[in-house]
Amino acid sequence: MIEVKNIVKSFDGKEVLKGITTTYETGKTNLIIGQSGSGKTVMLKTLLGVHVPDSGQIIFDGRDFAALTADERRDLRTEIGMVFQGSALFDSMNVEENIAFPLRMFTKKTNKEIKDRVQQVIERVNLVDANKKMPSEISGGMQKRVAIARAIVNNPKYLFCDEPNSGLDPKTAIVIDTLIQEITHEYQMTTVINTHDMNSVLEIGENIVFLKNGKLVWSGNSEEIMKTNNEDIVDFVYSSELLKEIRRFHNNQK
Ligand SMILES: Nc1ncnc2c1ncn2[C@@H]1O[C@H](COP(=O)(O)OP(=O)(O)OP(=O)(O)O)[C@@H](O)[C@H]1O
Repeated sequence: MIEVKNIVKSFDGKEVLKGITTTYETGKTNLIIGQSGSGKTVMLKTLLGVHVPDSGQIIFDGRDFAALTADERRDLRTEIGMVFQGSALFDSMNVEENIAFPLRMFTKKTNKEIKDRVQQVIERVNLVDANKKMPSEISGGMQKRVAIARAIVNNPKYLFCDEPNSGLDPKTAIVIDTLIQEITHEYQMTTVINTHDMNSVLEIGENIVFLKNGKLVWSGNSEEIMKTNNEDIVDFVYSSELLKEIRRFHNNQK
C-alpha cells in the first residue's frame, strides 16, 4: 500500500500538484487518469522519487520516503518495477538479456539463478519462443511483454506503469492490461498505472483517481465510474458517443 498525503509539487513557482491525498492499494490496479497536463506524469515521477515534493508525505507500507536514510531509499527503489511508455528496451540486447538486466545490476545472484528466474518470467508473460530475439524483431505487444517481464523479474512490491498501452492496437492493449492485472493479483503488488485509455479504465480500473489541473477531483472503481454524474468525469470519460452508449446500456442492465 502506498499512502499519499497532501502532496504539493511546483515548478518555477507554478503548482502542478495541489495537495493530492490518496491510497494506492496492495494487490490492485490503481489508475491515475486525467487530461493532458493534469499532473499524472509528475505524480508518478514523484512516487518514483524522481521529483521531490514541496510538502506532503509518501508512505510505502509504513515507510515515509522522506524520513528514510540514503541506504533505505536505495533498498526501497529495488522494490519498485517500472514499465516505461514506449517500453524503453535496450536495442542491443536480446529479450533474455533485457529481462536479466535488473538482476545483473541490482542483485548478487549467480548466473544460474539469473537464468532460472529469467526463464520463469519469460514463461509467465508468454515469451518462450522469443527469448533470443532482438527488440527490433518482435511486435509492439511483445516488446511490452518484455518490458513487463523486466519490471517484475526482481519480485517488486510496487509496479509503476506509464501509459502501458500507448501505441498498441485495442485488442493487444486489452491483452497487456489483463496481463498487468493478473500479475498484480498473483504477486500482490501495489500497481499504479497512468493511462489515457478508457478501455483500461473500464476493464481494469479497480481503484481510479481522476486528476484535473493538479487536483484530485474524483476517485472510485470502474463500476462507479459508469454510474457517476460527476461532470468532470462525464466530460472526460464519456467524450465519445460510443462510450456514452456503453454507459447507458450498462446502467439500464442494473
Ligand atoms: N520538469 C518540469 N518542469 C516544469 N514544468 C513541468 C515539468 N514536468 C511537468 N511540468 C508541467 O506540469 C504540468 C503537468 O504535466 P504532466 O506531464 O504531469 O501532465 P500529464 O497529465 O502527465 O500529461 P500527458 O497526459 O500529456 O502526459 C504541465 O503543465 C507540465 O508542463
